[in-house]
Amino acid sequence: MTEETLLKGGLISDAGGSYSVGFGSHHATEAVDGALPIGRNSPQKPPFGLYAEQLSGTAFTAPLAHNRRSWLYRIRPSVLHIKDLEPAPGIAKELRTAPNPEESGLPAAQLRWSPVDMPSEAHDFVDGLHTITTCGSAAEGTGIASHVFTANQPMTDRIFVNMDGEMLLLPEMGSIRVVTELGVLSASAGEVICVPRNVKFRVEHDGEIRGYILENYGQALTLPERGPIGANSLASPRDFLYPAAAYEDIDSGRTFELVAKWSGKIYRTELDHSPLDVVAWHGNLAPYKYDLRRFNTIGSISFDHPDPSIFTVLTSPSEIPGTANCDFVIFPDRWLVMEETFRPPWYHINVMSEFMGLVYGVYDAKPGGFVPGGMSLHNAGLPHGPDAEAHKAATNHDLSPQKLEGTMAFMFETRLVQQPTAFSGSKLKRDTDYAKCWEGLPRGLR
Ligand SMILES: O=C(O)Cc1cc(O)ccc1O
Ligand SMILES: [Fe+2]
Repeated sequence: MTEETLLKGGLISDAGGSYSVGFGSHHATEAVDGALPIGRNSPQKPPFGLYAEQLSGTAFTAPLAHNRRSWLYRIRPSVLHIKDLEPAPGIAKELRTAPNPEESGLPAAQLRWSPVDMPSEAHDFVDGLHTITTCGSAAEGTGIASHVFTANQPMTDRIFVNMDGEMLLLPEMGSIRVVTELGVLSASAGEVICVPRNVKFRVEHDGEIRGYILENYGQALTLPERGPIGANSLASPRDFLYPAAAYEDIDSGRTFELVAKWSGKIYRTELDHSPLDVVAWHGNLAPYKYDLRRFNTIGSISFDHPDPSIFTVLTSPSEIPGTANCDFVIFPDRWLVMEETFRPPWYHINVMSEFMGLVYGVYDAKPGGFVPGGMSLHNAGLPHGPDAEAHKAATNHDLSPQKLEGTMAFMFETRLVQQPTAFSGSKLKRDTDYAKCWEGLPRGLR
């Protein structure tokens, strides 16, 4: 009988760059020859005395098309890693989870902020988690949080696990190496890494890093339906990369700190071994990476500006058809060729709320003031659109084909109102003149 193709991994210290492809596919990988059981999930004696552990991403009975789970074969089961969790409110002081009772003190207005300053004291990825907005409720499995991460030192003996939601990491400054239980993934600006809920990981890097995070408490991110677009375009399943199994067999002489976020609170425990001990795994629930420049952007080849939903990379559906818990949308390089058209985004008042960031380049609707690392929030019902400068350029442009190049803005769009945190209300530098960007718009009917 022919067996599946096994991706060969190894020790974490040597790992990186070995991936298998296919969004939501059933991947199979082992770091030691023969570690992955064949033909069954839970043999009486798994190879090498490893423990079989199922990691579920959906209810057991979720429809097959949505069902996600993987089988992990590890040195110790997670009951020996996630234990004696003590409250640790001093860790990750700017991290918040929905529902967050804080008052931001901010006006009901279009909001725009400068990038988060790199704190000068030594801090790692966990210390440097800054929450900008939250919505919904992690405990109820709805909504999201938007965060910014900064770090100037890698996590070494610290491991983080988020039991409240999956985390989509968008590096903006520097390169990150995300060492997870299921393997190692690397990314820099223009790429994203998704770490599923309940997967332990640490973030390594050289020098300073900064980036954005979508934390999703709802249904796991998936590819959007394409409707009349057909079988192709947008993000292609084959461009999603899943890591080879990689493990650490560290058992003495070192103390590891496991930091867990569970139901909005931070806990910690100490371990005398590394919990990143998965030697083999198979299944369709695992961390993955995607290069946003692989996105096949489509647009209008006739007239008018289409809805930005055609730029959806991944979506977390809600129970309301077509109304996402969160869409992850990008604005990458693209041609604008529409005839007799105001080409930038139109002015609009939306029922959904829009958190935006800029990984690099210039965003066409806001050529001034919206800088890489910065953020804007156009909450539900708050009108917005191109600033006066963009309006003037777009209404006078000769409408020859125009290429937007070297740009990568993104949006976390959710059906829920996003609540800014106290941090974004008082500690983050806000552009208090933001609304002035529209003041120069000339009035009509003259
Ligand atoms: O507000 C924004 O800049 C994001 C956006 C872009 C677009 O092309 C259409 C609608 C929209 O909300
Ligand atoms: Fe918008």
